[in-house]
Amino acid sequence: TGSSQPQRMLKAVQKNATKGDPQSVISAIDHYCRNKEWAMNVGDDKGLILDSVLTEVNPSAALELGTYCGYSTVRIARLLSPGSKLITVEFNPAFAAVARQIIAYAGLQDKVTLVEGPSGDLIPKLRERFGVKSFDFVFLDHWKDRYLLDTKLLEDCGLLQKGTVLLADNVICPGTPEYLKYVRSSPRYESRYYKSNLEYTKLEDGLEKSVFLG
Ligand SMILES: O=C(NCc1cccc(CNc2ccc3[nH]ncc3c2)c1)c1cc(-c2ccc(F)cc2)cc(O)c1O
Ligand SMILES: [Mg+2]
Repeated sequence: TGSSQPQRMLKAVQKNATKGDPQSVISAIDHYCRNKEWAMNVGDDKGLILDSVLTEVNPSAALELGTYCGYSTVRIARLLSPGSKLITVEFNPAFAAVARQIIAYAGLQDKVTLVEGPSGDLIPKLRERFGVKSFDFVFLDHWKDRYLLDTKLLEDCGLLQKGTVLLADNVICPGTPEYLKYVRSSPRYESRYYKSNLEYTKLEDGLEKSVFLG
């Protein structure tokens, strides 16, 4: 049996990036996925929007749903202030195994806690397990039919506070219609769409930024 695509992505990082240099890890993955094998990383176009929203929020407690190979995990963790933490949730053990190595290669393992399992089971346990009071920032990039369920779960668990920013990937492609309808119609959110491209393509996709109003 040959290698998996995530394993080939890890090899590309180990070959082309500099250990401890997050930007070189990001560039190595983008170069590989644009020129060799497409992969479902948030990518460099949407990544610039992620960077700017993150810099604006400057979260002390961030949550990512859907680690995949850790590309957006590295993008987020590299911009966190000292002492700030990112919890990232991944259901697929093979993805999690590669992500741990990519996050460590970037030298960001002290800022990141990768938790394996389904978001629906883990979200209610985040407070007791990691002492999280609430999140300032949530990046949604897991199964698209879980975005709405998990947003409501985060609300019900009291893990969102006034001003928490939710940033959702793929609201156009593959699309998250129920989630969009909810955050755009609910009086509890102030929502805005950032038009961009599906990673490594010319197709439209975008990020939805929704501020929880409490
Ligand atoms: O589907 C997507 N990503 C989610 C995903 C997908 C597969 C496996 C996992 C396993 N990870 C996982 C699962 C459940 C979980 N629960 N809690 C944590 C957690 C973690 C996650 C996606 C697709 C496309 C895309 C594909 C094809 C195309 F033509 C256009 C666009 C582009 C993207 O940027 C995408 O993000
Ligand atoms: Mg995505």
